[in-house]
Amino acid sequence: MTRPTMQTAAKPGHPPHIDLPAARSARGSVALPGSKSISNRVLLLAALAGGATQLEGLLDSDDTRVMLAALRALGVQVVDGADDGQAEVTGSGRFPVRRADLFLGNAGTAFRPLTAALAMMGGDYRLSGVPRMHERPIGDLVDALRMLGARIDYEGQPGYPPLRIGTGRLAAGAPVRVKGSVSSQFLTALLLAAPLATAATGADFVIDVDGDLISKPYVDMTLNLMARFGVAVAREGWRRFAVPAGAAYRSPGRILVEGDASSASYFLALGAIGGGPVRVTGVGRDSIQGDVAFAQTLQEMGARIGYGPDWIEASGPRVADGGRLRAFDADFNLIPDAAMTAAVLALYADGPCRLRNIGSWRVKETDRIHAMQTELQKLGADVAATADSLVVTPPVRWRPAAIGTWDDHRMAMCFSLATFGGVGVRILDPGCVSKTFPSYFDVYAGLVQA
Ligand SMILES: O=C(O)C1=C[C@@H](OP(=O)(O)O)[C@@H](O)[C@H](O)C1
Ligand SMILES: C=C(OP(=O)(O)O)C(=O)O
Repeated sequence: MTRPTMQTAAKPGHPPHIDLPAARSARGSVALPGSKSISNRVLLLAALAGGATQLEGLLDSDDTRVMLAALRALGVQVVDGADDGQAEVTGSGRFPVRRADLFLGNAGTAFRPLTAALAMMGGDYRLSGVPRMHERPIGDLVDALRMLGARIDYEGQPGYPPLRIGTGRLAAGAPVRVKGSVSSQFLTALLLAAPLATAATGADFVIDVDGDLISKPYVDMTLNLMARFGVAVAREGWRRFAVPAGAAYRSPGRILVEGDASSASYFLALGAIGGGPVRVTGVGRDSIQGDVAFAQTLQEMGARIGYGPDWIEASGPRVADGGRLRAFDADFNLIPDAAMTAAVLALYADGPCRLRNIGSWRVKETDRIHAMQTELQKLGADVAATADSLVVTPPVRWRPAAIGTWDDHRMAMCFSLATFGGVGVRILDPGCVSKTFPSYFDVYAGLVQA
């Protein structure tokens, strides 16, 4: 089992903390940065597709930078566009460079899919990340790839990065089985790399999911984007996925990356507790991101939500003036990232709130159940945790607090919402937001009034 990452020193070049004053209201509009999950998927898909793909609206953050650097190191031609978020990626179906040492930070969306793609392609590769990445499990994916005939060795602790990948003998045979109870990214990784498996074996590539699958909307996103690159996956519910022999990615020409729905959750939450309206643009009713469902969670808590094709807007009670959100007891398995936002909003509820089925929190950027419990308690909340749930009872008396962020961007972002309880909040190591949203605190400051 992994250990919680302790509070780390501030990121070099970033302040050790940021002091957020007590807030009373929030309103305004935010153009969202690109979706991390879509950006890293389309970068890889474009690199594996024949032809040039114009990508627009890409996220620029730690997670996408490590993906871009890895693709360049693998010989993929990437030309940055004149405007922010633009790139042209020219793929050839395979990576031209067959030997590389790749550093992938703490980006699950880079590490897991690249492991599958490189293991299926063969070569001589080393994949590593930050210390926490080496505590995040990858054994279920490695087991599945070994079943296919791939050669992967653990450099340190079995089941965890760093990995060494060699050239295996991929063979058609029984379906590859993968567990999906620890992370859906293992199934996503196999799916994204599937055309490489069919090219190596000449046969259909069939994946069976062994047991429960978490975070399902991310798999739907994977299938949706694969289809835009010309590969249709046949499926039997959530149990079996099949990619036909001969499947190959084709560039769709141009892809526009949606705004990040997980990042949207913080601003919609601000609208819900600070009067609002707060509008996010870049994501809307037709999004392929599961985290847009967080807007419904807000509605159930008593917020008013409006949607357009590419915007969402939230307004609600001013909790600083005594308004309250409705307490909730909900299963958050489908939206594990936005669920952290709900955990902090529980501070403003009219009773105890329960978040169920969030066991995956334990193996993300930090042990998020432990970190969330520790930091919510500092503000005066009573918090009970189990292996896969949290019960948050709002504070009777709020206490000013210095919030540890555990090198977890979402801890930093969601605790900025704790400023409506009448006390100021200090966020330690705010620079950790660079994983997905480097300018987060500037955008926050533009929406919130004291
Ligand atoms: O596939 C993806 O893009 C992601 C899947 C989720 O992870 P798990 O499947 O590990 O829950 C999510 O938490 C992560 O931020 C992004
Ligand atoms: C879990 C997350 O990231 P990763 O893609 O590294 O799994 C996250 O962004 O909340």
